[in-house]
Amino acid sequence: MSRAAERLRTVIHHLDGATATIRAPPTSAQTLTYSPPQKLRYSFDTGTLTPEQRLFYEENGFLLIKNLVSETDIDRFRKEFERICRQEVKVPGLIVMRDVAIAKSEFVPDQRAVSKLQDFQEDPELFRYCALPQILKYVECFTGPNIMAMHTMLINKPPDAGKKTSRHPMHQDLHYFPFRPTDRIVCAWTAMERVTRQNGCLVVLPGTHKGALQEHDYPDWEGGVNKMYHGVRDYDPDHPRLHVEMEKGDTVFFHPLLIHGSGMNQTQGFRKAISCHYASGDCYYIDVRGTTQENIENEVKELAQKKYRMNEVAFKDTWAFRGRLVQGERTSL
Ligand SMILES: CCCCCCCCCCCCCCCCC(=O)SCCNC(=O)CCNC(=O)[C@H](O)C(C)(C)COP(=O)(O)OP(=O)(O)OC[C@H]1O[C@@H](n2cnc3c(N)ncnc32)[C@H](O)[C@@H]1OP(=O)(O)O
Ligand SMILES: Nc1ncnc2c1ncn2[C@@H]1O[C@H](COP(=O)(O)OP(=O)(O)OP(=O)(O)O)[C@@H](O)[C@H]1O
Ligand SMILES: O=C(O)CCC(=O)C(=O)O
Ligand SMILES: [Fe+2]
Ligand SMILES: [Mg+2]
Repeated sequence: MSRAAERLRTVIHHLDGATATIRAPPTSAQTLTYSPPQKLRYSFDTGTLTPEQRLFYEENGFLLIKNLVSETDIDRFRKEFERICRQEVKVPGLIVMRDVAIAKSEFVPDQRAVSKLQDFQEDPELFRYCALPQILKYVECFTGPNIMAMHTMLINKPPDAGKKTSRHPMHQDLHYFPFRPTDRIVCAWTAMERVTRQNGCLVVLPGTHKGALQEHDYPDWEGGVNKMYHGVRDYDPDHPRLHVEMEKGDTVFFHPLLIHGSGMNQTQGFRKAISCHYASGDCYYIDVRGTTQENIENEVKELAQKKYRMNEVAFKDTWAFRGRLVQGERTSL
């Protein structure tokens, strides 16, 4: 056990459950290593996370759990994805995105190449992912017991078509969310196969979850950018970057302010991952007018108008009708 974790274990006896306040261990006058009272603000002690894991998330804003989803389940998700691609099933509300390089190309290599499915909450087979007990057990550490699945995705990152459009710019997922509090939101992202730097694994800037929500916009990329792929305008290019390489079934949980993205897929395979954004059912909606989120609000409302013919729909309602309860009570969202 690391020294920091040992210290945490010592002080965890002083943990005030309701506010998750950790008091520093009693210090004698001689000791020079006095540290002020600490708060673990990002997670709850449900008995699932070890002190090391709680500290890791606190410091870094993400937590990788190896081998959390079985091969059998992942193979079933893959089969369902392929059935959807072949249009053997029609899923209400599903958003199918093709890579912009393919969508705008005159020489369409594969008409059907799907790079992302979103909003699969009405597909019982894919939605099983969001309710897997071993996932929810971890999600609860961040959201608390009332859990809403707010956003679902299956990402099929295509081999780059040569314009680097398979990249996902560095961003904070909170940019898309008109609900709070921030710390009661978490993303689960499961690798459906080995993901590496080569095929465009997640890239994270550890610790950035402690900062504020940044202004996001389309990056100035020569080869084009996919619809709604906003990026953080000026993040510190010297901030340490981490490529999160994962095996099939490994799952990373991350905070919605963590700056992350993914690189080009330089292989010939389609790199697959499945993910869900969860929030506490006790979260509340906010009005993003006059904030940096106004640009995405406008794009989403425009899409809702086209897709659902919902005129003058409120941004928060586009979230309220897609969110699904997966544990506990829907008290607010
Ligand atoms: C109730 C409404 C709900 C809406 C919710 C929207 C999602 C909210 C995001 C939440 C994310 C939370 C977590 C963070 C995640 C970060 C992200 O992933 S951001 C989201 C990724 N982006 C999207 O999902 C975009 C949403 N999708 C679309 O808007 C459409 O699928 C579409 C990309 C516009 C394609 O629509 P479709 O009708 O299928 O396309 P076409 O008819 O073929 O083309 C129409 C038009 O659009 C151009 N186009 C096609 N694909 C793309 C693309 N990938 N990027 C840019 N442009 C594209 C195409 O060329 C056509 O253009 P033209 O000029 O009219 O010819
Ligand atoms: N219509 C589709 N649109 C997007 N992706 C698809 C579609 N159909 C299949 N896929 C996925 O895209 C990838 C490439 O499709 P393809 O059918 O060549 O793969 P495969 O034969 O299953 O895999 P491999 O060629 O690696 O053995 C596969 O991983 C598959 O899951
Ligand atoms: O799978 C990826 O490439 C990252 C996707 C992502 O960060 C997102 O969609 O919010
Ligand atoms: Fe993201
Ligand atoms: Mg093949």
